[in-house]
Amino acid sequence: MQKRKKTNKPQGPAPVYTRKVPAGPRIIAAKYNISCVKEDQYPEGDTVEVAFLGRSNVGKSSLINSLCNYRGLALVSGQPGKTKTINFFDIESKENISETEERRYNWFLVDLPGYGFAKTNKGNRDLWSSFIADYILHSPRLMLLCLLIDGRHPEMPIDKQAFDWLVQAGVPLQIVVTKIDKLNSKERQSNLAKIKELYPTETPPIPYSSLKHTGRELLQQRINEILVGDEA
Ligand SMILES: Nc1nc2c(ncn2[C@@H]2O[C@H](COP(=O)(O)OP(=O)(O)OP(=O)(O)O)[C@@H](O)[C@H]2O)c(=O)[nH]1
Ligand SMILES: [Mg+2]
Repeated sequence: MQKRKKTNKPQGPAPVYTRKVPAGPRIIAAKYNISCVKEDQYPEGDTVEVAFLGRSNVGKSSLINSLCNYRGLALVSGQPGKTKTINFFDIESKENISETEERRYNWFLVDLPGYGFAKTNKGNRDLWSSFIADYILHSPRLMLLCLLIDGRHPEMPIDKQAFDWLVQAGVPLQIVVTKIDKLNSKERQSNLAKIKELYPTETPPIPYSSLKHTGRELLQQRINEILVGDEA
């Protein structure tokens, strides 16, 4: 009798692999568009904008690179004051509705210069340069401003001053707590509680580590609320 050939074919039903993929649009493309210091330089059109603001060195550019999964998109530096202009990035997010249908969203991600860095303020005591205030107050397409707070320093007076100014201006805010990989769990808990108390917003603060990409899904979902809401 002829022997059956041994095969390596797996027996039984094919395994089902599951990966936790959050529902909703995902960023699929990111590209630098333009750097501006005045209104007539802003890109034209009605594309919605999500901006990132925070103290110099708080980790804005790193967070943008982490969120877009694109190292080198925004320039990162150990020296504070690296970002000096309002930088617009073209972002494309895509959502698969079904096997054949997809939806795409184009939006601008806006990296703002950091505040609280003496060299950029050249001795003037303003919170930030007037062109940053002009942008925040006058861009009709700014749908969400993410205010970044360093997780290690929740009680910096300048951050509180910035927060109060933004609340007064009626800007829709999301607090993002950066560099949380530098905190142990006890510090994380206590600093997050302080931040919640000091910076009350409609949605809770999002703890983030650009090093480990912690918080990326949550922040993406928050931005998706703007994109999908805008489309509806
Ligand atoms: N451990 C750790 N370091 C970080 C994280 N995010 C940023 N950094 C570091 O913090 C420094 C400043 O980061 P940037 O992203 O350039 O900060 P920025 O807010 O854009 O700074 P300016 O443009 O100068 O205002 C760099 O040395 C980064 O490597 C993080 O999540 N974890
Ligand atoms: Mg920067």
